[in-house]
Amino acid sequence: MKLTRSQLAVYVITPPTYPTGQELADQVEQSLKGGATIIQLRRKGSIIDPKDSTKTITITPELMREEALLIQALCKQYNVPFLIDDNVQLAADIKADGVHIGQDDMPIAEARKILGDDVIIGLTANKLDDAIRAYEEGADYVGSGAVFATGTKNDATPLSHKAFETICRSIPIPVVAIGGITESNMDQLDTTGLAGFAIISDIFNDADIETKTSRIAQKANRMVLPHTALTIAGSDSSGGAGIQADLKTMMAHHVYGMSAITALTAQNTTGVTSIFNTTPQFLGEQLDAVFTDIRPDAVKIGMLSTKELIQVVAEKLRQYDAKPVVLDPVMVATSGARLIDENALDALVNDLLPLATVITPNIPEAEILSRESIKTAADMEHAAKTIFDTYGCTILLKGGHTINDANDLVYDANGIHWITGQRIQNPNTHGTGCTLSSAIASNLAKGYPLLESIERAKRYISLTLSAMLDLGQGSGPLEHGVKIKNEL
Ligand SMILES: Cc1ncc(COP(=O)(O)OP(=O)(O)O)c(N)n1
Ligand SMILES: Cc1ncsc1CCOP(=O)(O)O
Ligand SMILES: [Mg+2]
Repeated sequence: MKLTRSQLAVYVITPPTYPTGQELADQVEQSLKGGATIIQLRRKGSIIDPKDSTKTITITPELMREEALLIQALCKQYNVPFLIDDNVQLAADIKADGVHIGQDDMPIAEARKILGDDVIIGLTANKLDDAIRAYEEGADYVGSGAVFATGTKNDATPLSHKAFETICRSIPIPVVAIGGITESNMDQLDTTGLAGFAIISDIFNDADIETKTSRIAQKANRMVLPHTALTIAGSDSSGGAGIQADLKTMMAHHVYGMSAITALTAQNTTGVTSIFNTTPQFLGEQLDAVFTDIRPDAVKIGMLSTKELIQVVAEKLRQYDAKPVVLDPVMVATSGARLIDENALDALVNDLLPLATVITPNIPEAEILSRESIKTAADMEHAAKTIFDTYGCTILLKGGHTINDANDLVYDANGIHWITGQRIQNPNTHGTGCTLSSAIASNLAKGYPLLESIERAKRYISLTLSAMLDLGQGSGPLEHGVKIKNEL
């Protein structure tokens, strides 16, 4: 299971004071009913015997395993990830969704070797250097604290509000706050950029765990950062493509959209009459303004018609380590007209493609990138493989009318996946490519895996086409607002 940012919002960790697996499971289930979004089983050698607080019960490996299996089953029932603190081997043995490890526990690389790529690994990091290393070494999230005084972990390092915020703002993986968090102090962490609240005592000391969790969940879900996406593209004065389509699409996905405009176009549903490129410097300034304030969870790139504009985008994406990146390599218009010159193509291929998570060429664009002619579905598969082998990014090769109707091809490290679509008889398709790529970016921003992001984006396109909006005298725009009315 791969982690999505929103799954960290209400991070419930088991308390050290209950006698049997059954009672623990009851308590955990109440927190799940209240809205816990992730559960961690944390055991420290012994627990206080609730019947006699001067005594302790030793946590044997058998007892730990028994409890883990019980809570794992519950988490499955509620479709919530189940993590184990410290004990990587137990997590591997029972196939838990993940582990949380501390700086003095097992190194991430060793844990990854035991657990594999699909298992969530969280790491405690209270120093910026440690947090950056956690990200570089492949942690899926970081836990930082104690952000407030806590009696639950005596050796917890106190972490100032400023230091916590700096960690949140400096790494692209989510950061969870821990330590002394209560329903009444959690507001103080608002705007730090945190992804979630990890809580033990404020939840489990309450007589009504379910209601307590639900009040905390309400606050947490409001406070954790909304998902954000950035489009780097050209403006379409008619509103159906480019920046305008991208922002509408992001909004329809409940993703906060931002833009860096590469060009102004005078166009409508019948064609483009004029293009006015922004300067590379101004494009760079827009990107600085965005990245130094609201970090996008995903980036979509559209029209970039000069080598200099492409280079500045590549430089800024590298500078800010922006990812994931959906690149719509706008090179050939629907009419067949080539939109970028040889110099720009070189820059696109050499500077930008290596930074892309996924590219979304149409068939003429894939022909240029692969230097192969594409006439059949088999040609599509071959060209996609060539592009993947050459540039290393996932390819979504859009089928087009002549070859495969509404079926698109994804080629990634696992090879070929055909994504079948339903052909919708609607001649109004202006902005479909822009809309598809920004829908993929929106889904990625929300944390969906790439293939699922593509599938969801295709379903969104089908809905926008099915709405049969009919505006303008040419190929009209899509009904971007449908997603608001129809859940995918
Ligand atoms: C979400 C989360 N963050 C931090 C911790 C602390 O882990 P660690 O530093 O390994 O300390 P122990 O929990 O093992 O005492 C955590 N468990 N969860
Ligand atoms: C495990 C851990 N790591 C840092 S503080 C802490 C304890 C959190 O418990 P509480 O929510 O009761 O303060
Ligand atoms: Mg630990």
